[in-house]
Amino acid sequence: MIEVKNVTKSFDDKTVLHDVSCTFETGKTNLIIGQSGSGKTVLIKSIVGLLHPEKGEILYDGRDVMQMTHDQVKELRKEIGMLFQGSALFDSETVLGNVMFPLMMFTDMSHEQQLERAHFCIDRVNLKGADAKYPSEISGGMQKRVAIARAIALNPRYLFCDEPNSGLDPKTSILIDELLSDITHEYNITTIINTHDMNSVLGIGENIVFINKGHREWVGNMKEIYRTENEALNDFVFATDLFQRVRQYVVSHEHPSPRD
Ligand SMILES: Nc1ncnc2c1ncn2[C@@H]1O[C@H](COP(=O)(O)OP(=O)(O)OP(=O)(O)O)[C@@H](O)[C@H]1O
Repeated sequence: MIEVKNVTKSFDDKTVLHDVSCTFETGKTNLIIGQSGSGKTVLIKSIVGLLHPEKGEILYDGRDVMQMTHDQVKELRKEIGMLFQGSALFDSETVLGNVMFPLMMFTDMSHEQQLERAHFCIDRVNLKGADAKYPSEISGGMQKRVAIARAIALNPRYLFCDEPNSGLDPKTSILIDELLSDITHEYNITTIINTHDMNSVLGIGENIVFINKGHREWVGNMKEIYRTENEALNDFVFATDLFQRVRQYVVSHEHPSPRD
């Protein structure tokens, strides 16, 4: 579990995160959503220790990253998998080479053990047989799978994903979402996904944190979001006619929630 408590971050005299508190749960797909410029990236960078908020606590299963030394943050990073926008694969390395990279860099496993682990991860993302291919020879969706295999190679406790669906068609996006969700549950990872993709919000959002103008305005799950009365969240998620209709349909076919 990652707990963010009363985090405030400013650049010069501009406050970008205002006293933000939220919890990202273990074994769940945690989503951060919000408009461009709302502070999502600053929040994620603060959580991974790349930015230093002036106030607050960020606890990784009780360990406060804001109190850690540089070396302690480096150690913590070994427990973190990262999935970058655009996959960020090494073009000159094969699929196998890309997945082997963190194992060679950060473990003292033998070459055979590294190969075994890399093959396991490649199989897990359903890319068996693609080991020898180069990124330029495979589709965007496959590249994303390679990036996921690489991100889980070190068996992370925490997984950060920045816009995992950017540049993918809707069908491939759903497959990537399902894969991230399955992996999260299977390995009990605290997964945090920064996304603009409304299909992801409504499809895999087990714990959704809505950031608006640097404030944490709403927290809930993909079922609760249909009934939100938060105006800014409503405008953001159900901005299109299509999503408005989906919402009307779901709400009118749903049993009243116990809160009503
Ligand atoms: N290093 C920095 N120095 C000054 N201002 C910054 C810096 N990093 C971010 N900001 C400002 O903080 C605000 C929030 O930016 P952030 O990148 O977190 O938004 P975001 O919600 O991730 O947007 P997007 O969805 O477009 O990626 C913006 O106004 C941005 O200009």
